[in-house]
Amino acid sequence: MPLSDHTLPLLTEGYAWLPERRRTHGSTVVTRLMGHRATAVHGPDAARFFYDENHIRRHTALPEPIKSTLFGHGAVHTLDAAAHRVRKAMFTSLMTDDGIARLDDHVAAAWDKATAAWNGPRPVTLFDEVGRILTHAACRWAGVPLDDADVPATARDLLALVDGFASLGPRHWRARAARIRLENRLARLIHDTRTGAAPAAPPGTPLAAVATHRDADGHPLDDRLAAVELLNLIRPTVAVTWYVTFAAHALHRHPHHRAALRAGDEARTHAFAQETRRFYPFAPFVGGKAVTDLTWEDHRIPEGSLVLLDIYGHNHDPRLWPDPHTFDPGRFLDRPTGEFDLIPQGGGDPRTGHRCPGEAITLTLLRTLTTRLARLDHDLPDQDLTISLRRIPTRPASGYLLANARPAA
Ligand code: HEM
Repeated sequence: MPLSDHTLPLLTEGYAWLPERRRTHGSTVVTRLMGHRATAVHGPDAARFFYDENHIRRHTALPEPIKSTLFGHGAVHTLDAAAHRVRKAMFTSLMTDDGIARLDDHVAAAWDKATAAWNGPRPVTLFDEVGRILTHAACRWAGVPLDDADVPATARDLLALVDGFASLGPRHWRARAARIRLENRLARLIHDTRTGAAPAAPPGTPLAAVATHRDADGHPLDDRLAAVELLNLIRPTVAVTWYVTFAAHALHRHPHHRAALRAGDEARTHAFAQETRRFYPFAPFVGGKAVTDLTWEDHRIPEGSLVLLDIYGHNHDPRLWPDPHTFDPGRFLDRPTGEFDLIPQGGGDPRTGHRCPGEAITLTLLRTLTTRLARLDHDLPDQDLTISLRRIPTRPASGYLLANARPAA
């Protein structure tokens, strides 16, 4: 029987789409997306299978709407083999302890300055505020000049890239327009720093890295591609906004965790950040194409067809995470996490495979801002804190409104 296309159900059912299919089809789901045969695989062994480059490649796997919004055309996400490893090394070279500490200092300073103005009765929307804080800090870290007056519009554009990649309507068109604006601006900056029309990029910054990088063929990235990769450092740093908003939601629902975070208990703060990344939905799955004819759990995967690795389902699998729908940071207190264990940002080795190179940044910023959130008493105005699983990416509907913020007693 021919497979029916499931693009529309995916877009309307969101995070629930794959778990729902797994309930009826079993662990491996064979379907069609955007007119192509797709096999969705699940579990740690499936993750190992998926991240083996002899099985799955990324070239041509990403659909155009995702490249024109979230990642950009020609991005590291779309490369394989030597071309991927050489480009990826540029990203991992920036993830030093010093570099991350510099970003973290910018974030902490921007948070402390912003929160001083949240002490009135007029509600502020945490999601929007954190978006601006991270935009300001990420641009400073990246070596990208940004006037204070330009922060709100730039933050809106950076958040729009993430918000619109998986929708068909206005959110998607906002994301496309935002990408054009951001790429134009950064390509101009890179051109000017290269030609001397603007001050040279400060050494050690992402701007310097993309401007001087040479690909596997020995050529530098052209201005546009350098802008794409610079955005692939700034945009996901700003995307940590989603996790910080989820952390606020978790602290509100489970206030007994507040005391340990306030006290600066490092182990519990780390566990809280890990559980936030496991429990709350962000990337539903990652995808690639079969390099050759493959077999997985008795399912034939034809060469060139799509293979999806279930992320949301993996992070809520009761075999890996007992009582998976309970928010319980304690599960991370005495549990070492392996390469294919907790995979909200992909699995495997980030240096050789496609796993996210930004996990250390994500965890550092999340720990810093979760501690600061716990140290901020505030009132919660009437609002809708529902997190819809139908929306990708999702968040508390009101964006988490707070008022009368004050240092915790
Ligand atoms: C909200 C936090 C973040 C989430 C949820 C997230 C999630 C992901 C996911 C799911 C992937 C794809 C993995 C795969 O294809 O197998 C990825 C890749 C990537 N991420 Fe992140 N990420 C986050 C933060 C960051 C940060 C802070 C940076 C850098 C500053 C970053 C840079 C990248 C890059 C460059 C890739 C492409 C890697 C490759 O294809 O080799 N991400 N991320």
